[in-house]
Amino acid sequence: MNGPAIGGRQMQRSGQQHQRQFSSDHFLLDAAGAGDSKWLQSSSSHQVEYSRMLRSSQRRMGGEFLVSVDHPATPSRSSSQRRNGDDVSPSELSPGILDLHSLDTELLSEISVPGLYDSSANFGFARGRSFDDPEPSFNGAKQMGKTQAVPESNNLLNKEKPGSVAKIKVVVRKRPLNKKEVSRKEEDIITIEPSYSHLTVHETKLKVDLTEYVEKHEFVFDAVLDEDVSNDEVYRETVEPIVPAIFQRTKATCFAYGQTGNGKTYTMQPLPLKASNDILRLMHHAYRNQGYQLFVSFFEIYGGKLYDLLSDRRKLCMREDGKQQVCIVGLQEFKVSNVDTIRELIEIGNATRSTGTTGANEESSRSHAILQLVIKRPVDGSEAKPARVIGKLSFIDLAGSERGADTTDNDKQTRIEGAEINKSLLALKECIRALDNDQGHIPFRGSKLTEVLRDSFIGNSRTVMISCISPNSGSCEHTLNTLRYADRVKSLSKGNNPKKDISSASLRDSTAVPLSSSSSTMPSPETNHFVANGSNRFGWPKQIEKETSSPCNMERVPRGRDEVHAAASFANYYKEQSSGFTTPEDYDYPQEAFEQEKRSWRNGKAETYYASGFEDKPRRVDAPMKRKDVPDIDANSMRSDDDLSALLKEEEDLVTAHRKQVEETINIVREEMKLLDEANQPGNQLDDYISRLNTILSQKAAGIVNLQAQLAHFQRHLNEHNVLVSTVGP
Ligand SMILES: Nc1ncnc2c1ncn2[C@@H]1O[C@H](COP(=O)(O)OP(=O)(O)OP(=O)(O)O)[C@@H](O)[C@H]1O
Repeated sequence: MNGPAIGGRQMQRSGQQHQRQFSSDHFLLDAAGAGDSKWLQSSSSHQVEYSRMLRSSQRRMGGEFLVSVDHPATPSRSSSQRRNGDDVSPSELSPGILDLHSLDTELLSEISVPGLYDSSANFGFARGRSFDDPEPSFNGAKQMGKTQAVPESNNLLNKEKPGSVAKIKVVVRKRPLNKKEVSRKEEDIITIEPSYSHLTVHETKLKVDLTEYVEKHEFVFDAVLDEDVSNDEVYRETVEPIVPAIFQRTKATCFAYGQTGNGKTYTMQPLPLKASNDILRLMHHAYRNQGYQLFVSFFEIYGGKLYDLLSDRRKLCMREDGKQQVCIVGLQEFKVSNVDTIRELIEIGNATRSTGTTGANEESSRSHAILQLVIKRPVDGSEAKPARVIGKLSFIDLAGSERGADTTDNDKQTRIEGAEINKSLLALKECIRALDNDQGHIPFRGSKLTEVLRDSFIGNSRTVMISCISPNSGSCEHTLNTLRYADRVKSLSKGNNPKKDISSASLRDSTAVPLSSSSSTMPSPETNHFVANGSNRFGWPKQIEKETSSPCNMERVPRGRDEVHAAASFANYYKEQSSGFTTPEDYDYPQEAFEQEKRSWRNGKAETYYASGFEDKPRRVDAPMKRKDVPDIDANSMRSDDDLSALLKEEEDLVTAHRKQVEETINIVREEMKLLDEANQPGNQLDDYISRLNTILSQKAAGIVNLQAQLAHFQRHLNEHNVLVSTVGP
């Protein structure tokens, strides 16, 4: 049975032809090791042997692009059928290209997790060795001449209790200037104070009189990572702290956000592998006898549709069960027990992903790629029954965001992609915002991306957002947009949730500094929060003034009507479903925890309902919803219609106010432009212009004198009238 091609697809767009291929040295296959791995059942019970897939990949490496992958439980679809649009129309299907270019060598290098786990050698794991292999455990400690009573995986557990990790963490990563930017002599306009998680954008602006000045925009995030920070450090700062949490019924999500070409893929690609390494360590040491299993799946959302990246981009369909649990029907999940297998799967998925060319990135990801690591435990230790989900870690490499204005050189397809991407990014922001405000209604239905991620965001969840920015002056506006997006997410995370970390309030300040007088605008000692540290490229000491601003003191981004509707409709749906009741037996949940949760229901905590979302009980996803399946919803987690109306009203008012402000600004700018235009008319010297203005002014002054005379005249008449009235009588 011939399956479709995994890779080697071509893209033709606006006459551009683009193709990337696997390079054999990027694709390390271990046929012997492959036998260790099992291709396990997915939600729709596809049974496929992983070793067959690897054989297919090997054939492709040998130069064949069309390969066979057997799908015994799947209808046969040849590659030609797919090309003919048998299951996906050509317009829906991006002719994706092999994308190993950006699979940087970090993926292929020896996996080491410094810090909490010094290296794989510490546990005596050789590459390619299964974690199930006997004996390797603590040889490393001996090798290092240390005696370790507690495995490092336990140290990790002790160090990073799930509750100690902020619910939302926002990290910014700046990439270095690329060759093109250097050749254009573009300036690096971002200065970073890593120890203060502080970042400044120096935006050069022009005044009306064409003099230059620099406006400083300052931001503080949970962490800011400079261009020389390695991917290992990025992992340590972002994902490593949340790994233990996924053994504690947490669903965690890490995603990269930013303009196209800013390093999202570069940042995201190594993370799942590093995380898998840590997860497997914990599974095989701290949780050795718990029977946990690790599963990997990898899919993409392109044009609002889902495609399995580990199953030849087969089209998937998303369903929800009665508990609003997301189920992706047909998604292949691999049971994995060693890092090399995961590496291979990631490479296959990356190679299959839809990419294209944008103005800013020749190899731009045009889809959202979602890689999920799921920890499960078999029910009653039986492999026959579907295993239960313990925790999940999702990695999302978002498609690049682009402004419509930047896509003028692209074709219609790219612009449609861009619109779809922007819509989902906006929806994602709205969901994070709503979640972090502990709002009862979350507008998940705003996009396919947020629908799919619904169960990763609710309940006991952790979210890490990595905002990727470029340093060049030409991208200043984009950079500010990205940082404002991140700032908004961060500021909201300081909302009314007492668990949130309040130590690093988000700051933002814009300071205009004329280029010519930069030295005179040094902050006063009282306002200095940082010690001077050299000077930056603008010749100023790297001394930064900052002003604390309330998290609320930030720009409100007007929201579209669609999202308001989405929020409302989800709230209604939510309400409709809220009459059911759940019992502890419905969940794989300790009684003690259930009782604790029950107490918090009474205390009015919205989290109660969500905590139940961890169950992955076997059920027909399309079966009619039973009342028993419907989760109980805390009254406080559900907003009344009045609350909702008030919220909508507030949003509308904000939008109106914002629009008014924008209109006013536009009018002022128009006026200034008009004046400038007049001044620039041929033959209109500035002196003439000023003298004309003076004439107008003197005419106005004469007019005022005239008005004053008329006023005096009227006053006289009034006095005469009053005299007459007092003499003659009324
Ligand atoms: N921190 C970094 N250090 C070195 N090179 C980087 C860094 N970040 C990105 N790059 C390089 O910049 C280029 C673009 O990066 P990447 O493809 O990751 O961008 P992207 O944000 O994923 O773009 P898109 O959204 O269009 O997919 C790549 O060649 C990548 O290797």
